[in-house]
Amino acid sequence: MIEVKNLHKAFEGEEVLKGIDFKFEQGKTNLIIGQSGSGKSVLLKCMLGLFKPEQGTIKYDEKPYSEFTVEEQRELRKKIGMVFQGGALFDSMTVLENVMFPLRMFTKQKKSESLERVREVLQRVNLEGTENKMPSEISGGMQKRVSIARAIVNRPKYLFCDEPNSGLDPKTATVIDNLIQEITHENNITTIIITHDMNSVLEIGENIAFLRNGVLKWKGTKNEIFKTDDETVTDFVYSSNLFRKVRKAQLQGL
Ligand SMILES: Nc1ncnc2c1ncn2[C@@H]1O[C@H](COP(=O)(O)OP(=O)(O)OP(=O)(O)O)[C@@H](O)[C@H]1O
Repeated sequence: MIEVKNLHKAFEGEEVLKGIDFKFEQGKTNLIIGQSGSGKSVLLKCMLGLFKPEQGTIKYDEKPYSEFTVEEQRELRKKIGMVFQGGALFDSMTVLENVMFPLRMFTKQKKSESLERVREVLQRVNLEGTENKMPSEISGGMQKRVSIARAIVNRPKYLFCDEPNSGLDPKTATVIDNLIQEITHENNITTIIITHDMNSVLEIGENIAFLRNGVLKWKGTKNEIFKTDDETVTDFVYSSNLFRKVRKAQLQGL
């Protein structure tokens, strides 16, 4: 679990996080949603240790980050898997080399052991047989799956995903969502996903933080978000035609 309490972050005197309180639960898909500029990425970067908040605490499994020694910070970094927006694969490396990368960086395990683990995770994301392909030779959805394999190869406790669906067609996006959710449950990972995609909210929104102008305006589950009357939330949720229709049908008791 990652717990943030009263988190404040400012840039040049301008506050972009204004006292966020939230528990990102273990074994669940925790979604951060909200309009552009609401502070989602800044919150994620604070949790990644890339930004230092001015006020507040971030606890990783009960332990405040401010109490971590430099060595413990390094250890924490090894426990975090990251799925970047766009995949961020190394173009000049094969699929196998991409997935192997964190093991080479963070572990001293033998090459044979690493290879076995890489094959295991590639199988988990249904990419057997692609080991020697270059990223440019596989589809966008497959690239995202390589990116997920790379993020989980070192058995992370925490998985951070920055818009893992961006650039994918709706069907492939759902496959990626479900894969992330299954992996979260199987391995009891604390998974945090930034998304703009309401389909993702509907599909895997087990624990949702809705940000607006740096404030946590609402929290709850995918079932609750479609019942709330909070106008700032409904404005966001029902900004797409599809979801406006869902809302209308709900109100009519259909
Ligand atoms: N390094 C930085 N220096 C100064 N201001 C920043 C920095 N990073 C973010 N900001 C500001 O913080 C605010 C929140 O930005 P953030 O990137 O967290 O929004 P977001 O909700 O992730 O938006 P999007 O959905 O467009 O990615 C914005 O006003 C942004 O300009």
